[in-house]
Order: sequence, then structure tokens, then C-alpha cells
Amino acid sequence: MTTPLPFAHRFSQLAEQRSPFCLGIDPSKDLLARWGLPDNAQGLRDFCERVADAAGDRVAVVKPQSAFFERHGPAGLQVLQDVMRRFKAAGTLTLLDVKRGDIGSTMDAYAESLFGEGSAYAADAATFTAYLGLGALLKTLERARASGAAAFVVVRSSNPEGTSLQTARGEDGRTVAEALADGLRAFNEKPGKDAAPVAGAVMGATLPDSDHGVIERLGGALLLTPGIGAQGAGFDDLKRLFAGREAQVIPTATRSVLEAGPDAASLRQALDRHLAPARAFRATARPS
Ligand SMILES: O=c1ccn([C@@H]2O[C@H](COP(=O)(O)O)[C@@H](O)[C@H]2O)c(=O)[nH]1
Repeated sequence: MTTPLPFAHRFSQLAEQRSPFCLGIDPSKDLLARWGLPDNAQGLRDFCERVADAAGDRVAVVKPQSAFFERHGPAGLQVLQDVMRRFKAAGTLTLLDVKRGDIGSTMDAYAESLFGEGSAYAADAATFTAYLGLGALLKTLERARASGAAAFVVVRSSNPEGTSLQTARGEDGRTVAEALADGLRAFNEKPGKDAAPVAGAVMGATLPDSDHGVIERLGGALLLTPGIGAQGAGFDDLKRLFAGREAQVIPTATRSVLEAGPDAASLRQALDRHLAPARAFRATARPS
């Protein structure tokens, strides 16, 4: 069995060919209703197929939110598996937004379901939380590396409720976010400075300038940046927060694209309004 190229390399190729934009897929009760679809597994399937028709091979990454599939039980999980396969077949990277975080032995089981050929989801990447300690995620990160996948750990989330916990200081004076950033960087740099980064960070596009220090500490980690659109951030915030790190950024938005559906042309236009500025932001990384 051959290990695929690391996620970071595959992302970089697709970001150049298409756009670095990552489209979130959140088939919420509200969106299904707006699209005139029933709130059941068939509605979910129809929604995802229309999204795949509009976005299939145009984005670098898609980010299905597991919660909106899980709420339909096993039939919803079947749709999730199928939609991930459909995007994979279009050459698009799949990043499952599932935010797993538990003790190490349980994490191993989650990692088995997520990463590697023959796993339930064979995801190219997934999201994790480190409230039970970054150490509990280490074997998951190793499994991601062995499968050519990436693991995005929430360091600074896009929602305001996360701030007090993420900026709390430990005994060594570092904030929780700083300590996580240091840990992710150490993991990425252990096999050698030039190795592809496997541990990515979720860093909200809504964050204040005071988070520049955390961004610095992350070194070469890939940065998944939710918060654009419905949560009030824009592509200008990427320049404000991540200048100099453009090639590491995976800009992502969900509702600001999907709310344009179900009309196929409107959906494609909304997607274009995200693909182009994401491309332009990445292009500023290159010397003129
Ligand atoms: O810090 C985070 C991490 C993940 N999300 C997820 O993104 C979508 C919401 O995106 P919108 O563009 O605001 O529609 C949802 O799945 C969240 O779980 C986040 O918002 N913030």
C-alpha cells in the first residue's frame, strides 16, 4: 500500500490549480428548509449532491460538518461517507469537521475511523480539540502522518465564547493557545524542519490583532480560518492576521456560500465570490 503525498503538498497543488478556498458543508435544518428539501436523510443527500455539482472540482478542500449528518443517525452517516467519496473522486481534499478530543485510547479508535485506506471516512484531514491535553492527541497525529493526512487542532476558535478559556494562563505564563501552538510546532518540526506539517491549527478569521503572537508561534503549520461571512470576518481580515503566511492559510466559509442555494447559478456565483479573494490573498505571498 502506498502512502499518499502529505496533505500539505496536495493542498498546495490544488490551491494553485483551483483556489485555496475550503467550502464548509453544513446541511442544517434551516438550510434544508431554505432549499425546499425535507429534513431527512434524502433531503441531506439531495442537498449534498447539489453542492457537489456546483463545487465538486472547483475548490481545494471541502469541510463537511459531521454534526449535521449525525443528527440523521446511521442514514445520515451513510450520506456523509458517500459525499466524502464523491468529492474525493473529483480530486478534492476532504476535511471532516468533527472536533474529536478524548483520552489517548479513545482517540486511537476515533483516528482509526478517520484516517487511512479502509477506514470508515478515509478523510484527508479532520478537526480535533485538545481540552484533554495535546499529549492525548499525539498518536492521532502520528496516524494522520502515516496516512498522508492532516489533523487540525482548535487553537483559537472563531466564536467569542472560546476566548476566556483559550487565553487563560498556565503556571509557566503562557496562554492555553500559546502552549498549544508551541506543542503543534514541536510536533511538526520533530521529523526535520523541512518535513510537511501534519499538525494544523484552527485560527478564527475573527480574531483580534493580539493573536499575532500565537500565529507566530505556530511556525509553518497550516491554518484553517473559519469566521468569514456569517460570523462577520472578511478576506481583509486574512491580510490583517496572516500577512507573510499566505501559503499556509486555508480560508473557509460555509453559510455565506450555501445560503445562495438552491439555484445552481446563484450557488456558483456565491462560490466565485469566495474563490477569487482566497486566490488573490494567496497570490500576495509571491514576490512581484
Ligand atoms: O472555530 C471554529 C471552528 C469551526 N467552525 C465551523 O465552521 C462552520 C461555520 O461556518 P460559517 O462560515 O460561519 O457558516 C461550522 O461547521 C462550525 O462548526 C467555526 O465556525 N469556528
